[in-house]
Amino acid sequence: MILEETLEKIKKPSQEAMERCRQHWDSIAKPLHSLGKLEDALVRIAGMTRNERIHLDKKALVVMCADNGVVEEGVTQSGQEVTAIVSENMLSGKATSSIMCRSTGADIFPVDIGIARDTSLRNEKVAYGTKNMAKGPAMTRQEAVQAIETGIRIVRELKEKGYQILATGEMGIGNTTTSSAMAAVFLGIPVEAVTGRGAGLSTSGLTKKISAIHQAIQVNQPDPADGIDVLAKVGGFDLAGMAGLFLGGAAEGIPVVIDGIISEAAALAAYVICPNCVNYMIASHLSKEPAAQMILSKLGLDAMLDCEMHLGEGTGALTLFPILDLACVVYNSMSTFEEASIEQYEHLV
Ligand SMILES: O=C(O)c1ccc[n+]([C@@H]2O[C@H](COP(=O)([O-])O)[C@@H](O)[C@H]2O)c1
Ligand SMILES: Cc1cc2nc[nH]c2cc1C
Repeated sequence: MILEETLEKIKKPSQEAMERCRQHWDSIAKPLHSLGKLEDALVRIAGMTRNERIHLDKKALVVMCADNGVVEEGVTQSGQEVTAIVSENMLSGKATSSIMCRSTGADIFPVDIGIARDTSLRNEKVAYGTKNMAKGPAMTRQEAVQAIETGIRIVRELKEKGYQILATGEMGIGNTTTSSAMAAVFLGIPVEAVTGRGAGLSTSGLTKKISAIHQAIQVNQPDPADGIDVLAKVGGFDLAGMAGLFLGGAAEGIPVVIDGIISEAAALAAYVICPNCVNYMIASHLSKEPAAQMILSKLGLDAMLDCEMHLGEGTGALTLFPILDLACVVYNSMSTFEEASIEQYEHLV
């Protein structure tokens, strides 16, 4: 129900607000388009919020945390218990994402959407981890919808609390295996080409990872035209929850920042469910995982940064926040050609 009404609510961004934003950029006393992608990002945000007045003071990072049954195939370097440990560290302020949140002024919202043990995070647990997708579907279709709707509900809540931009993050040992599987299915690209080493996998581990993904696709036969089917069969609760964040953001007119490969795979699922939601996504950085650029190309988005990051937790998305803040401060406080003294700029106008 929540999902259907959300999809109906997703509109195209406002062209008028984008034009007004572009006009303001062009009136500022600096060379035209000289802040490049920073200007373009604000123009897109004006379209998303339907308002050329842009303030990004209230920022949030939502981190979807969940475990993956496929870990029993030996596809990861670390054990499943790391998911809960790092997720708890987000609450206590010790995780990379929470440290970066403190510095960028974003509030962190870690969500237990399916960790394999009880935690002290916000409890939105769909189940204690997914099933092993190499043997059958990771979850039921109903569970996938529940996880998507969790993401949508969280966006609605944050919008009500006045948040102006959301970063997406995740924590889940094994989730680069699910993300690569989804990328292979949606993009129709060979598994070998979209699969990387995740959180530092050995070469023998990589071979097992590729074969587990082949097996998962073979056993489950996910339908690439059905985003929910792919999420349910070869995805994860974290991926489905993040897909919900993208769909919810598009419905609520709030920009949602894509992080690394897992966030991208979720964005791709959201795009297959509702292509228009891509207009409300901002691609922060280019993850080092091999499928990263392939997914962004499919979405028609351009990563703003390339720092060879591949940490997850929303850290790439958080890295973009100070840059967007710089764009905003120029946009909101710099004088226009008209306001500046004619003598100073007369050779330009
Ligand atoms: O964001 C990325 O591009 C990214 C790339 C590789 C690994 N990660 C993080 O590492 C974990 C998944 O790695 P793995 O090897 O367990 O599949 C998960 O918690 C992610 O947050 C994240
Ligand atoms: C320590 C650690 C921290 C992480 N953060 C996101 N994925 C991770 C994986 C590991 C192993």
